[in-house]
Amino acid sequence: MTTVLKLGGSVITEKDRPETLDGETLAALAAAVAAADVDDLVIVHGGGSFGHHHAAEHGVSTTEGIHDVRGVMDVHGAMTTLNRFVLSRLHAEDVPAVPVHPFSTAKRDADGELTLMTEQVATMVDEGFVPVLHGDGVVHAGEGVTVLSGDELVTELATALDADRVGLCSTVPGVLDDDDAVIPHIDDFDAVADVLGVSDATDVTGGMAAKVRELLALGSPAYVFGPEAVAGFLAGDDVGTRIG
Ligand SMILES: Nc1ncnc2c1ncn2[C@@H]1O[C@H](COP(=O)(O)OP(=O)(O)OP(=O)(O)O)[C@@H](O)[C@H]1O
Ligand SMILES: C=C(C)CCOP(=O)(O)O
Repeated sequence: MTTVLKLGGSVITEKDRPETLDGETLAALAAAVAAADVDDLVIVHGGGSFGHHHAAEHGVSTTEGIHDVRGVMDVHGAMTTLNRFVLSRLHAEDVPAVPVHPFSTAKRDADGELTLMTEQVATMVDEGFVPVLHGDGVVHAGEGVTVLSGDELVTELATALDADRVGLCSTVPGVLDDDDAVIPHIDDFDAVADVLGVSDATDVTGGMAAKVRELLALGSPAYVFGPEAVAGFLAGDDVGTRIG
């Protein structure tokens, strides 16, 4: 049984303060992962105040690229720094986490179509490791480098690894309706499009609307939930909002 879990950047960082970790929440999430009885786990984390801040500063998005290597390294460097923090908190809980940097293992063609190497991720899992990928820059034909979101990585990995469970842990307890109540199930984008917004913080990859769109395209159910529900998700419970 393969599980893909994304730790939202807005959960593990202070999203409105550049390059600031939310160490307490990250440590709690690492403890929940360590305590879970999950065979095959792949973790992806988002950018939060590490990636999005630099991406916005350099004017790079998922479709608008840059060739300036300093900008590329600002975005990629901030994300590898955040990845180090995530790995070290997981190691502190004895989770056998290993890094995978998508900048070196992915590309987009001129139509924006993503190709991501996943065979090494599958082998890491087979050998008992927990690969930890992250939102990153990605080389993009005709654009230089664009942004690759953790949400897009989640859907690519879930498909390639034939994942049984997919979860996105964000700051919210699920996708919320107009009255801020959790919507238990979404299977149609248009039915909820009016309540889906962008992120409250600096975010170049589209906030909740982009997440729901990505997850609906997956073809198998996925969950959006808050940090308090990670243990329940890993235990196989129906948590937050089920999408698809
Ligand atoms: N209908 C909605 N329900 C829930 N959250 C919503 C809704 N509309 C907009 N949002 C916003 O979407 C945010 C989640 O998206 P965001 O991209 O910030 O999350 P993340 O994946 O945790 O972070 P990152 O993109 O840095 O990895 C919420 O914090 C909230 O501000
Ligand atoms: C901004 C960068 C580099 C990563 C974006 O990943 P996300 O936070 O999962 O959308």
